[in-house]
Amino acid sequence: MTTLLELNNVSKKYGSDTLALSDVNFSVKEGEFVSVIGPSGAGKSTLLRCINRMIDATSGEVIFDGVNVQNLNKRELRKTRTKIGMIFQHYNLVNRLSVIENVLHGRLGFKSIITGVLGMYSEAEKKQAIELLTVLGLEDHMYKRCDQLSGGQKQRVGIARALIQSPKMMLCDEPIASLDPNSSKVIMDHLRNISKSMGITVVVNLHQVDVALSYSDRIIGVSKGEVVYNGSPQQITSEEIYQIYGSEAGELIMDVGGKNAG
Ligand SMILES: Nc1ncnc2c1ncn2[C@@H]1O[C@H](COP(=O)(O)OP(=O)(O)OP(=O)(O)O)[C@@H](O)[C@H]1O
Repeated sequence: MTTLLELNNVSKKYGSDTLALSDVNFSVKEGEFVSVIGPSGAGKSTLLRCINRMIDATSGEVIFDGVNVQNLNKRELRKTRTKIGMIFQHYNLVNRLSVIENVLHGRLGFKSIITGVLGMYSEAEKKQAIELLTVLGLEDHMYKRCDQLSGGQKQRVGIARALIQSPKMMLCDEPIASLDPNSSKVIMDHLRNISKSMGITVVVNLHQVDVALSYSDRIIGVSKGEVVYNGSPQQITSEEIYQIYGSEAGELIMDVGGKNAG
């Protein structure tokens, strides 16, 4: 499989003394499902945001689809970002607009400012929005305002909005942190389907180590801005979970069940 994303010695400093990321190195292959896990403040959000330059890394290289994103000018960055779908913990939808309008917003990166502002979408784009909403089980909610939806439904709108970009990669920042276990499962199953059936690379930040272990091809463990684990979910040991989570690890190791027992 081809490498889609590569981080080389990426560091991020906020101000003069917060080193949020320190010399991060890893790569992700096309179609891979990778979870980034770690305690609060470890640097997971910063890491994800440095990939599409919502935050600029202080040093290092981010190579996505053969391009060093650090070197892109505004126009080139806009083009590269159309290949990267983004999912947020708080969905980032426009609540007063309908579900389908929110999904169509995913096409804005492809349009001129004028056509975008006027909300001019082609019939093909509208058809694709309807198809995606149907795949995500939202066919009965397309014309509702987003503020009438549950959290799990809102997150599915967020996924449809990202998919309509036809992205090569999805970056998901804590996509289930605000959801109950049933809605979380629905979202994680959709993300797995996106990677396995659609061949789209998924990189997801997760708090829930048990969820990360059961859905991912690979786990990247981050602690205090450093990658301390990069490997398969099957091989991670209690000691490694302890190394990632420090004093918060006890409960998590119990959660992973007898996986590492004996
Ligand atoms: N805009 C900012 N300005 C200054 N410091 C920041 C900023 N954003 C994050 N930090 C700091 O950088 C470190 C990493 O934060 P980050 O949000 O990336 O961690 P995280 O692992 O995503 O945590 P959480 O799971 O709580 O969101 C923390 O020490 C945080 O306080």
